[in-house]
Amino acid sequence: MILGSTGSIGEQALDVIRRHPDRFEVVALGTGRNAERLAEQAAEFGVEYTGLGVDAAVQLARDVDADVVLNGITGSVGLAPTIAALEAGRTLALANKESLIVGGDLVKRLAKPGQIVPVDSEHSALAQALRSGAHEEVRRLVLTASGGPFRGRTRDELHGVTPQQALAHPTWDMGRVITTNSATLVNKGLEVIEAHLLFDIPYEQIDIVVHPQSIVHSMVEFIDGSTIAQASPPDMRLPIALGLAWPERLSNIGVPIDWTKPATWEFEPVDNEAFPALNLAKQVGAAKGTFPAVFNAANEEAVDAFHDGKITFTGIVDAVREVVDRHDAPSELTLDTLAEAERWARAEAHRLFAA
Ligand SMILES: NC(=O)C1=CN([C@@H]2O[C@H](COP(=O)(O)OP(=O)(O)OC[C@H]3O[C@@H](n4cnc5c(N)ncnc54)[C@H](OP(=O)(O)O)[C@@H]3O)[C@@H](O)[C@H]2O)C=CC1
Ligand SMILES: CC(=O)[C@@H](O)[C@H](O)COP(=O)(O)O
Ligand SMILES: [Mn+2]
Repeated sequence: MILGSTGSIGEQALDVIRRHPDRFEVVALGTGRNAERLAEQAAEFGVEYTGLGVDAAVQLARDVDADVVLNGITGSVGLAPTIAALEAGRTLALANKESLIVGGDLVKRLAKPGQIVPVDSEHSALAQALRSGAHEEVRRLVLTASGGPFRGRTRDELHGVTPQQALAHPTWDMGRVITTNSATLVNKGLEVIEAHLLFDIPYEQIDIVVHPQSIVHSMVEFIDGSTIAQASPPDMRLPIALGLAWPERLSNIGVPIDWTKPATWEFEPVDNEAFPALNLAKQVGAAKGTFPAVFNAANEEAVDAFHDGKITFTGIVDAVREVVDRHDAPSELTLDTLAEAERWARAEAHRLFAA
């Protein structure tokens, strides 16, 4: 089952399935509003169950018998389908990182060991590298970041950048929200929280390194000083195929690295002054509870406001920080307190944009 089938992840997942018609059967497709493309996909793959909107996604995840649900919806709206898939006992191939980050311990408590298979490229890389050793042998996780289209710029140089420039990702072709998040490094901040939740590694043992080529997708350092890296040219079909077939590897998915050509792979530290999102994300991740949900909700609203010309590029993370700073966390994390915190964060962000 593919949720978010008309998006970047969804279309690439269908391409993986096109290459392995005997391995997969698509039993359901869900998407937001694009009914025309959904109908074309359903016709091509002979899919009986389809639906538009998040309520339909929840119903599909809960009621249609599927071995694997790929959640490729964008944004925290993906939380309810994630919960539905986990409650129904299905394997969840998770591209929608927001649902894990926002749901935090609520989602973790629902998931049985191995029930969530990461699709995000860094976390797929980590899952692959972690096959090399036991949990207690891991010293740290090192996530790679492309650095986005504004790598190397100072904070002052980031003020006037345009939405069009922010959407020109150097290495990946993705949806609008995640591409903007890559430009601010909010994406990498979300991914640190995602790694912590998926692999139970403390924040102090998760590092980020900028790697502009996006060929090394992440690394695990072990206690004996060995580092295992996963490398492949940037193509989401590889982690998507692993997400669908885990732990099996499928043939005819990615093009391997061409070792006959000279190549340079660079690694450099993050400029935390120009890109303050990463440290802010680590703070909200460590604060737990409703803080990651507030961070994400404020960011979703700020990304829209930036694209609507209401705030500047650097205004995105400034707004997120202000909303996070004003958040008065409830004493308990429940679906109700979570929903209320998200509503509050979105309203608070809009108050800031209007000021
Ligand atoms: N693209 C990539 O390479 C990567 C993406 N991810 C993550 O995967 C997720 C999807 O990203 P991406 O594919 O780029 O995003 P896109 O914007 O390309 O696609 C989003 C999909 O979600 C659907 N959708 C949006 N709102 C709803 C809703 N309310 N109910 C049901 N479906 C909805 C859209 O439907 P419609 O088209 O009808 O609006 C579309 O099919 C995100 O969480 C992202 O962070 C992670 C790693 C890499
Ligand atoms: C492909 C993928 O997994 C994205 O999340 C990617 O990592 C974005 O690139 P950045 O490293 O620029 O955030
Ligand atoms: Mn990623």
